[in-house]
Amino acid sequence: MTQPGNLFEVAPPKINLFLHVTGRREDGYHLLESLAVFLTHGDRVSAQADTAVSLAVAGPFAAPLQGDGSNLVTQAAALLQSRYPQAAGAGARLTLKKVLPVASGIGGGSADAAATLRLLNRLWGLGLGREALSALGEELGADVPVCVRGRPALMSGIGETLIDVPGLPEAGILLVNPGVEVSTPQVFKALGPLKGARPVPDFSGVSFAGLIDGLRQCENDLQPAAIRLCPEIKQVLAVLDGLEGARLTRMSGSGATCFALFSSEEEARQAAQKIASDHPRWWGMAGRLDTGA
Ligand SMILES: C[C@@](CO)(OP(=O)(O)O)[C@H](O)COP(=O)(O)OP(=O)(O)OC[C@H]1O[C@@H](n2ccc(N)nc2=O)[C@H](O)[C@@H]1O
Ligand SMILES: Nc1ncnc2c1ncn2[C@@H]1O[C@H](COP(=O)(O)OP(=O)(O)O)[C@@H](O)[C@H]1O
Repeated sequence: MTQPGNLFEVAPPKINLFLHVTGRREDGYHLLESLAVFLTHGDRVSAQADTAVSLAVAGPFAAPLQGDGSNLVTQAAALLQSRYPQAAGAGARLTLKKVLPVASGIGGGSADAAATLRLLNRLWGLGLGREALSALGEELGADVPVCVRGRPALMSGIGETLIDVPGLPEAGILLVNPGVEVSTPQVFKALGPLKGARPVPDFSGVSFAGLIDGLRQCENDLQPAAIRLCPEIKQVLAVLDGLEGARLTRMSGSGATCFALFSSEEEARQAAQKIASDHPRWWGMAGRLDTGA
């Protein structure tokens, strides 16, 4: 039986397989259309009941977050306590194992916030469903709702409107980041004229070949602006394009992490080994697409 001290949630990276910027709201937020998917592994948030909320950050990317009182994990805990003061426990001793690079277009912070909402919902026995947690997540960031659900979804609005995309095929994914943080607001600021809404294929139930063909009809509108701010992205994309078995390469979110899609996890892992030996300063992670099945 799981003891309360052992409670944890995985916070997998979010990958935007395409991202179209379709408009701009009056408050400056941009309207998007994006297919978001997840890997099966990533950061990890664990919790033990305690008399106050505390957070310890460990792992290879803990350093950029040390001493930062505004960690999205503690923000998520504070939000739950403020909304459910009677039901929420007095506190929790939280641990974040940070393996995903920070400010890198794969929503690591959003994934951590989402994992914390799911985790404390269990630890404190709040009994909230995914929709309620997702609505709370909106208050923490545009990407948090999709991370709360953690399964393939077509995102629209600024990320709050989510439609499940069931039946995606098995696929291997390699993520590569050149080790440069890219600020999401800066990328949106650097966008040129908006391309607007475009027809998007139906990805439900497609084969792997169908997924690749469909994605080729789409793009990441943030990629040119991110490359202007971080030219290393272009080099990463060129290297990914040259990998054996890479069927589609693109930047995720606002960058700088780029991905390559493979027909199997094994091919993605072999490609990751090549990147690790050719570009030891780059960060890489290989895995398989979580189809949500
Ligand atoms: C671009 C995306 C695509 O999935 O991913 P990342 O690159 O962050 O992974 C997301 O929309 C990022 O979501 P998130 O990182 O939660 O953004 P927020 O914290 O809510 O917003 C940070 C800032 O980015 C800009 N922003 C964000 C989202 C959006 N739809 N339009 C925007 O213009 C705004 O300037 C906002 O103040
Ligand atoms: N747990 C966290 N993990 C990552 N970033 C965090 C976290 N908490 C707060 N942040 C802040 O959120 C910002 C966005 O981080 P992140 O979610 O990693 O970006 P992106 O969505 O571009 O991958 C960072 O600048 C960082 O300072």
